[in-house]
Amino acid sequence: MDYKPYAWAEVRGCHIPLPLYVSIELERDDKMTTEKLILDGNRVAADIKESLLFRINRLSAKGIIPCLATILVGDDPSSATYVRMKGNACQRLGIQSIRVVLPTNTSTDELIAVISKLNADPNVHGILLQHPVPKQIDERAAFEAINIEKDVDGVTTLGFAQNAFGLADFPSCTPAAIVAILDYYNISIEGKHAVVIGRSPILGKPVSLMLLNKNATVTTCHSKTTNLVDVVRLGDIVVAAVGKPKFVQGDWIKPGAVVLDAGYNVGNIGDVDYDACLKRASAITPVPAGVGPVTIATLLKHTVEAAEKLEQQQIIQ
Ligand SMILES: Nc1nc(=O)c2c([nH]1)NC[C@@H]1CN(c3ccc(C(=O)N[C@@H](CCC(=O)O)C(=O)O)cc3)C=[N+]21
Repeated sequence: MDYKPYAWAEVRGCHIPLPLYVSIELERDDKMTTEKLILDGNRVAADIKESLLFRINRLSAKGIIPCLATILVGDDPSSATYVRMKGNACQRLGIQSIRVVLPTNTSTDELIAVISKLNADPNVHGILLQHPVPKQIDERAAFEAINIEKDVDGVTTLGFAQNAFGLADFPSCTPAAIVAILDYYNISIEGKHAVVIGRSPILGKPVSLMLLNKNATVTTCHSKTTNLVDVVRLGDIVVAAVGKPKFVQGDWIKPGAVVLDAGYNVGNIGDVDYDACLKRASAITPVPAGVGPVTIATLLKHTVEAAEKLEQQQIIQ
C-alpha cells in the first residue's frame, strides 16, 4: 500500500491511525469551534483495499482472478485519467483489469456489442462503462446492457431499484463511497437532515436513496430548486454532486454541518468552495483525496464481491 497515514496511536498494543484535525483561524463573527475533521478519503480507501487483500489472495489460490472491465468511449482526457486510475488500482491489488477504449464515433449498437461480449466472458466479473459517453450514444440503453451480476457500479435499472429498496449488492460506487466515509468516521446519519445537491442517475439520486435508507431526512436539490441556498442551509449533511467548480459557498453551510464533495471538475476542483466551507463545517472532504479515492476502492470491492458470488454459484452447481 503506498498510502501513509498521518499519525498512529498505540492502544493496548494495537497501532491505530489517528484522525486528522486541522485548526483554522476563525473570522470574528464566526462562532464555530476551531476543531475541524478532514475526512481523509485516502485513508478510508486504504482501509477498504486492505480488507480486500486476503479475499483476493484466497480467490487467486482457487484460480479465480477478480477481473474488472472498464469501457471508455472517446478521448476526453480527464475521463481517460479516471479510467487509468481505476485500472492501476486494480493491478496494484492483484485484480485483473481489461481496458476497452472505443473511438468517439462509436454507435450505441457497437457499444452494446462490446458489453455483450464482456457479459459472456466468464473471466470478467465487473463491467464499468465510464460516464459520460459521446452524445450519439444512448447511455441508458448501454447501461441496461450490462448483466446485473456484473453491474458493479449500480447503473442498470434493476441495480438502481435494488439500491432504492436498500437491497443492492452493488450500489453506485460514488454514493457507496460517501456512505463509507460517514461510516468510517462514525458520523451518524439517522435523523439528520441530508441535503443532496444534484439528482444524476449514478450520484445524486442513488445517494439520496442510500441516506434515506439510513434514516436521514433527505432533500434532493437540482437546477430547478427555488431558494437553493435556504434549503442547503438546513442540511446537517450536505452532499455536493452538481458538477460545477466551487459551486457551494461557505455561507450556505449550517455551522457544524458535515460536507461531502463529490465534484470532480477539470483541474481536480470540487463542487464546494473548500476554504470557505471548512470555516463552518464540522467535517469536510477535500478534493483531491476525499470521495474520489473511496469511489475507486469501492469499485474494487464490488469487483471482488462479484467474483466471490460467482465462486459461490459454481460451488452450488
Ligand atoms: N460509471 C461511472 N462511474 C464512476 O464512478 C465515474 C464515472 N462513470 N465517470 C467519471 C466519474 C469520476 N470519477 C472519479 C473517480 C475517482 C477520482 C479520484 O480518485 N480522484 C483523485 C484525484 C485524481 C487525480 O489525481 O488526477 C482524488 O480525488 O484524490 C475522481 C473521479 C468516477 N466517475
